[in-house]
Amino acid sequence: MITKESKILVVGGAGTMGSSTALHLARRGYKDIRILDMFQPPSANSAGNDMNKLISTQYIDGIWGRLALETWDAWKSDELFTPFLHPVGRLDLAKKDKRRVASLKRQYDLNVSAGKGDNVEWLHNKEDILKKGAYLEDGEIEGWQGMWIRDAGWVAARDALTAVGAELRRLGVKSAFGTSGTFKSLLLGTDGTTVLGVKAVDGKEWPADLVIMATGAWSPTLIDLEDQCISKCWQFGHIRLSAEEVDKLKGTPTLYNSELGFFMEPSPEGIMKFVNEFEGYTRMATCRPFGAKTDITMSVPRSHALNPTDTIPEEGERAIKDVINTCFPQFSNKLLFDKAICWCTDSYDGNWLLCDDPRYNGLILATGDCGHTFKMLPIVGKYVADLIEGRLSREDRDRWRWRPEGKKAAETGREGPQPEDLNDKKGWRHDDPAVSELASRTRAARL
Ligand SMILES: Cc1cc2nc3c(=O)[nH]c(=O)nc-3n(C[C@H](O)[C@H](O)[C@H](O)COP(=O)(O)OP(=O)(O)OC[C@H]3O[C@@H](n4cnc5c(N)ncnc54)[C@H](O)[C@@H]3O)c2cc1C
Repeated sequence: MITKESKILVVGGAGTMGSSTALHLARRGYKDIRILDMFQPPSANSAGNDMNKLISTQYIDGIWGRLALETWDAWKSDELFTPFLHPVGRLDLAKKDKRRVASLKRQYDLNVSAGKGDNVEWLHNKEDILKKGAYLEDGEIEGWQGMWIRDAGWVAARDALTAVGAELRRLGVKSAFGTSGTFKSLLLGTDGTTVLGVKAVDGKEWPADLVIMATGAWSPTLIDLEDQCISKCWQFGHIRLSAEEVDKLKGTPTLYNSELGFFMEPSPEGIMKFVNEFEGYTRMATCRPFGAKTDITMSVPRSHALNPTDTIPEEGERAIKDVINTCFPQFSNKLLFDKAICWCTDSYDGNWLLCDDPRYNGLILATGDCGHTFKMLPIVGKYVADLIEGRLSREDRDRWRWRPEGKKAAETGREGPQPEDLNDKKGWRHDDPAVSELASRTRAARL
């Protein structure tokens, strides 16, 4: 029985789902919460540690539609989050894929028939698009069409994570970072199923009545999730704009094109991020998560924060440049810098794995995704707190339950082909500097 006095550990508590969970628990009066993470907030390993993330409300059907409306309201009304919301609208456009145009049109029609026609506008052609996004005037967007969404925009992701971290400290949430905060294993009672706490990689033991694992892309490598999630990565890069270019793009709608990629207005300092859209890459390797009896081959994330000299694949760089060249040919000669890889873990059906782990008493999983979760920062922890308090609706409990039986139904929670492996990608250099240095010293010694 978990009470307000119970000792609660949130592993991954400096990331998106973890910090939201700690926030909701602290706000509900839980007194003994500790976040454990490799890095302090905003965790350098978090998929949310990024300049900006998209937020939008056009999906009005299904669970993500419900959550999108709820989180939009939270970003607008919760004082902790309001400074980070930029409600500039969104252009959701399709280039030529008929299926994609049809799916956008379906969403548009659903909005209209649900009486939300004032939130969306159908853009038939380039002329319509330019009325909402004049910044695309030089872009090669002939033949494009799609939808403008009013209640949409972007959130300053890293700043929001930082603010949540500061609020956790203010609310008395304890923490441990670095090797003492890095999960190695669960501590189990003599029955082999009761969770007594967590052991960190430096050997430090953290006792607990309840452990919540919110470790994002690392989750399947830490706890055996029986194949329910697959970790994948995407890449992004930045360009630098002049003060006049920043002025021209200030307050403009975000642009998302599932055949191409997405971007948001630049920061006041002139940094603009571009992401290409595709099915992501895996990185197949062997590891042994807690609970597994043998090593398992699975997609294992590689931290960009810990390996900052890693490059991105050549095809990824080309794809990012394609977004820039298509939408802003005038920026095509700008240097692409701060190119990095970012990891998430997709569940096979795209829904969270937000449940009690049935194999252990006192372990909750808050992970699994399909690329939608940063925008849920203000609300996802509410559902974890509801689960702990037995208040989660039956429908949500069922949707987010432990469900390894369904894993064969689909391989990944996203549309499109299966992901290719990063290991096979040309131009992905990932030399461990220490290893490279040792190798070159050995070579030099031989000469
Ligand atoms: C390129 C890219 C663009 C995206 N764009 C958007 C967008 O526009 N809008 C949107 O809503 N979402 C977007 N997403 C998705 C969003 O970022 C993720 O869904 C979300 O951040 C996942 O949250 P999480 O809590 O599961 O994982 P994370 O936020 O990654 O948190 C996991 C935490 O676990 C910690 N951890 C890992 N291993 C250990 C360990 N052994 N011990 C302790 N702690 C550990 C990490 O340090 C990290 O802090 C994007 C993702 C990517 C990759």
